[in-house]
Amino acid sequence: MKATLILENGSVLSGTSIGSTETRVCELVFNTSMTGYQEILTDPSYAGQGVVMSYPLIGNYGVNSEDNESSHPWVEMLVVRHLSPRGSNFRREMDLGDYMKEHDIPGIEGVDTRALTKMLRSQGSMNAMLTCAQQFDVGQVLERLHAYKVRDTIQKVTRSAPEEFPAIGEERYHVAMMDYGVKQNMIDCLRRRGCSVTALPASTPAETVLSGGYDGVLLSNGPGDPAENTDMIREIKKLYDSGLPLYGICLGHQMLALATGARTGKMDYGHRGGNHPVRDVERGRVFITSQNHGYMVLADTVDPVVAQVSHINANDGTCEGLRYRRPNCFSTQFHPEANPGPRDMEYLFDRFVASMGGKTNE
Ligand SMILES: NC(=O)CC[C@H](N)C(=O)O
Repeated sequence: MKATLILENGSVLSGTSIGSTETRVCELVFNTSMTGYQEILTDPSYAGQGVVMSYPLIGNYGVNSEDNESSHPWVEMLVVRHLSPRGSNFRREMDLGDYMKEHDIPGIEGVDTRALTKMLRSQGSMNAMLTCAQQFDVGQVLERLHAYKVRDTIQKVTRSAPEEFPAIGEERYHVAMMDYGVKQNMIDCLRRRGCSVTALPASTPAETVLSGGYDGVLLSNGPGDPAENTDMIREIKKLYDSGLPLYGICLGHQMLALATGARTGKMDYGHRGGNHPVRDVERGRVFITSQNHGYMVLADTVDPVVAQVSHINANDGTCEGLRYRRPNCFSTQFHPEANPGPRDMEYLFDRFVASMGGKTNE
């Protein structure tokens, strides 16, 4: 069946429908990872967004029941150049097209996704509609696209009740994971380091967290504009003031910065992929990181009395991490838990675990 992708700048791209045939509107972003489409689809940070995979061959190793980063996919739509009709891998349990149908994710194939990526890179992320309708009024569609904004997504993706995850091996620490849209491997990276983890609904008051006897708090990744979550930012400030070991990742990094007086801004097209170079200012080394974000902390709004920029993106110089002056408190914009992407930054979980033991390991 024919599918059409209409962009906010008036571009109309045709291709073949894959997955569900439902019409959908979302913010369209691009990801440059060559693999990891299942982890991308199930990353809750993509709620409200559609993903263009710039790499042209997607679906070639199928889908399995082990690689989900959350209970189900959140990506609104998937745009690919070529969808493998049959995945080939010893772990394959299903094909990507069937998986998308089962979870009601519409998609389009046959689009030149490298050209589309260049367009989004030069003109910025924009809203888009995917439809299988034969006829539509472009003027009306554009009106709908201009009005669309990713909103209230944390409430959509967070858990409704706390959930316990036991440590793998002997338990050393108990971590409160603020679930703003947490990826499973973030929880598992802690479990593998002897931490039991309690994932808490995003609206959990700081008082409840602080009376829970936790050794530390991890502020998770998540979807949407960080600055909209004023209630959560207020609670994060209380966690910050408590002195409990604190680590913020991606949305958690942004909201912690907002809680301590800095500001965030929207990037033109964001960072999404598995090869983003980041300079660790303290070590003087560059690491290759996994990323998925469209907002950033504005480095010049960070009060040097409160925190210092610890990591900088080597491509565009944006803020990728903060080391707070308050002991045992730091944050990163990139994803040390990878999935998908390189695992070079996993040592940051070691740093967090060491901070719960009252020491920094560097
Ligand atoms: N992965 C994330 O946590 C993303 C954070 C935020 N929604 C952004 O796009 O910048």
